[in-house]
Amino acid sequence: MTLALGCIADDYTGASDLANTLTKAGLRTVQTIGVPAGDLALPEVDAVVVSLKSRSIPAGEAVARSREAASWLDARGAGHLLFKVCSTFDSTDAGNIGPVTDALREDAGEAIALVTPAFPETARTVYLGHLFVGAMPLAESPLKDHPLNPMRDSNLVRVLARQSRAEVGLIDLATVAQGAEAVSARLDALVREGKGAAIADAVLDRDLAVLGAAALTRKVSTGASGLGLGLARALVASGRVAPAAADTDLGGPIGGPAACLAGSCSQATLGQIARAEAAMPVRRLDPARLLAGEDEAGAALAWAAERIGDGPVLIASSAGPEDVAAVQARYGRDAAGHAIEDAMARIAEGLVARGVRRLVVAGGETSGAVVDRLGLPAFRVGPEIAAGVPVLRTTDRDMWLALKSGNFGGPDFFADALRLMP
Ligand SMILES: Nc1ncnc2c1ncn2[C@@H]1O[C@H](COP(=O)(O)OP(=O)(O)O)[C@@H](O)[C@H]1O
Ligand SMILES: O=C(O)[C@@H](O)C(=O)COP(=O)(O)O
Repeated sequence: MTLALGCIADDYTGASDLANTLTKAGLRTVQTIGVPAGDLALPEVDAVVVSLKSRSIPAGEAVARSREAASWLDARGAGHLLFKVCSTFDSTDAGNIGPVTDALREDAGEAIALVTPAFPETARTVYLGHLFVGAMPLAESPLKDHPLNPMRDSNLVRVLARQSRAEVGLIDLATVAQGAEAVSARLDALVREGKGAAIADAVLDRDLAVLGAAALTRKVSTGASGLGLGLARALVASGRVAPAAADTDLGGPIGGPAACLAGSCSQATLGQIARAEAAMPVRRLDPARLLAGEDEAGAALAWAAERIGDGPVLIASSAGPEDVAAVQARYGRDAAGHAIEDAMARIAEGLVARGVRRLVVAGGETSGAVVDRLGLPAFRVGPEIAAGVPVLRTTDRDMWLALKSGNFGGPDFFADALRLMP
């Protein structure tokens, strides 16, 4: 098997977002969890998305895991490597977007990598290097209060430069408007200026097609699903991939109990939880009790066990910025995050032990903790619930999952998801 596109995603929700985008664009795509075994038998596919949980770990570890994934993809002949990062550029000054991009680019022998988190379908646009979330600059959007990586600078040239060894340049919208050759020429000029990465502007899907075509002339790029879309379109346009219809036969209904877990504290998820209260029983975890060593997970599981026979339930740790800040001030940001993720993973494991085979998880790190605990190796990509969120079917057992990026989905996301998971 020779892959047209190899992808390394820095979290699991981001990976399913990308797998969804590539599938919709006509690429036969599989999402693996972690770096697969060397001898993993794959169906005939155009793209593999290797999901890592590397967004919020020390930069050295993120680089090592990404390199391991890159070697696996290279060994399968991947024509181009896309490092999938968040469309809101979630990272800190310590990394990991810069260090991983530097490492993958250097390993591939490339002088420069094109970088863009633009994803217009979900209202992420980049203009003169500044990232907008809807109508708001990144640093004024709810992402300024993210529990793990608060984004307080909208200028991505600056953000990336602070975490990269490479100098960072800009490919502005005026250049993108002139087409792929102009973008390639700009990349060459930036290399001559000593730059090793270039933030690229993009406002519309047509800009992504231009960036995808330019990125494809080099071996490595970094971006969100928007760049994935651009690369997929360029692969199809160049004849390297014959577009395939999405695989609609993922297996029959599974039925049985269903549950939702939310660990995201994004504004979108907080609204979706409030809406779900009208549709299903909702249990809110008390992070302070959990962090004080009380068995909140066990109590939530006992609560769920009494109800899952009657319909779906939702268990959430999610809280607004002030409550999150109070918990973090007392227990530390990473310790609080990990303890809550671990509780969510234990709850998921308990729910599955009680027969749940339809599981919706909100939050990238939360999804990573849950999927790792359940030991799921890979997913096939099903229909789209909302922009950036597909239904997933596990490859090794009968189970439906939806892994939702905190920020994605409409107001009734949980009910919308369960409708597509029969
Ligand atoms: N009430 C809370 N207080 C503090 N941290 C929390 C709370 N609820 C969840 N968290 C943590 O916040 C982080 C949310 O990240 P994530 O799951 O990736 O969501 P998103 O997709 O919105 O980024 C996780 O580490 C989670 O454990
Ligand atoms: O690109 C995106 O916005 C998503 O695919 C993504 O990476 C989501 O991350 P979380 O919000 O942490 O789930």
